[in-house]
Formats: sequence, C-alpha cells, structure tokens
Amino acid sequence: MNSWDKLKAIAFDLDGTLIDSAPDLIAATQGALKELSLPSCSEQQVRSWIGNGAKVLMQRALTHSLSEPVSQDVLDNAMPVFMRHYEANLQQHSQLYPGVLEVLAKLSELGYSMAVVTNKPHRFAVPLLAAFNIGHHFTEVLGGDSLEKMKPDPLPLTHLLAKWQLAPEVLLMVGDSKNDILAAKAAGISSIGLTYGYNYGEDIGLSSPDAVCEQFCDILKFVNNSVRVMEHESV
Ligand SMILES: O=C(O)COP(=O)(O)O
Repeated sequence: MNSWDKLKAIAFDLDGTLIDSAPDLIAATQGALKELSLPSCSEQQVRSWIGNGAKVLMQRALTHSLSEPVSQDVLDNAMPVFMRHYEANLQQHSQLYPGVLEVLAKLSELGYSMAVVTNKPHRFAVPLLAAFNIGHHFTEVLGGDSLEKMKPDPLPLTHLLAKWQLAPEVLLMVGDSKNDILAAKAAGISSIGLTYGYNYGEDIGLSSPDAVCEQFCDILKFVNNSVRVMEHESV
C-alpha cells in the first residue's frame, strides 16, 4: 500500500505528531484531580493515558486515582472539571515539534490537501492549531467528537475520502499512535508512524505502518518524488 507517488492528500494526527500537548494535558489532569480532592498521578502516567480522547484520559486517571473501575456518574461529574482545566491550559506549555511549521508550509506549497484527524475534542483542536499558526494549512479538522466514532475506527478517514472524493491510495495518514495506524489500515490507506510521540510506551513499528520516521521532516522522503529533489534544501 506504499505507492507514495500517487499521494494527493495527507491526514495528520495532532497530539504527539504536530504538537507536544502532553504538558498541558498533564496540568489539566492533575488540576482536575486536585479540585476533586482525589489522589494525583505522575506525568509519565498521563503520557501513557493519551490517545483515545479526553473522556478516556479522564476515565484512566480516575480509575488510577480511585484504585477501582470508575462509574459513569463519577466520570460525568469529573469531565466538566477536566475540560475547564484543559481550556485554561490549552497552549500554556505545549509546543510544536521541530520541523512542523516548515514541512506543512512546503506540503501546502506542493498542493497537497491536508486535514487534521485527532481524537482530541474539536473545540480544543481548532484553537490549538490557530495558536501555533498552522490552522490555515488544513481544509478539514475532525475531532474525536466530530463523528460517531473516533480512531482506531476508520470512520474519520473514510469520511474524509468520501468528502474529498478521493480513492484510498491517494490519502496518507501520519501519526504517532497505533490508533492512527489501525485506522489507516482499516480505511485501506497508507500510513507513516512517528517514533517521538505517545504510543502507550509501545514501539510504533509494532503496528506495521508503511514507513516509520524518527522526525517530522523525514516524512518528506516518502511523500513525493518531486519532494525528494528538495531533500537537500533546509526544511
Ligand atoms: O487527545 C487524545 O487522546 C489523542 O489525540 P490525537 O488523536 O491527536 O493523538
């Protein structure tokens, strides 16, 4: 499934791919637990809970904190607290990964259609992209709550294929998590796995993406023949 020359469009994951958002997710999780008078958790634990959206992150934090499976009532009560803390911490300590600004600009210039397909709630994804001045590159931003199902379900990607009227072989998914790779495989599209993000502490190579990259700028090696000519330019 790695006929890179055919690619016309790219779907990017957000957390752990474009933006290192863990510091603010950690602050919001710890802040919410504190406000709820519950035992806290470590930074490393929060990093390993990122990947399936805000609700699952909070569910994992509460299960850890209470040392028992969390009831729907407790979770429903905690969610607005977490959301309030995250809204206040959205871009305080988060950072773009190296090369993201330059590579997105280059891909835009080359005419790729680009989307963000994240499990993060849409209401947080859009201002975060704007805060880092990259929102204008994406014609579509799908959050974890934009459709009925989120990654690893293929729905956000098949939705994109239908909306953009694209064949699966022209769309590429770039992400750091097995959720991204599983969604891509189920949608029948190619994928690149990044090693630097949050993947529950697992090697992204174990999910068998079509290619593995250690840095964001390395995706240029795969994306297009014409891009290979530019490899020696600074990105
Ligand atoms: O917010 C999350 O849990 C994951 O978000 P992502 O899909 O952008 O990695």
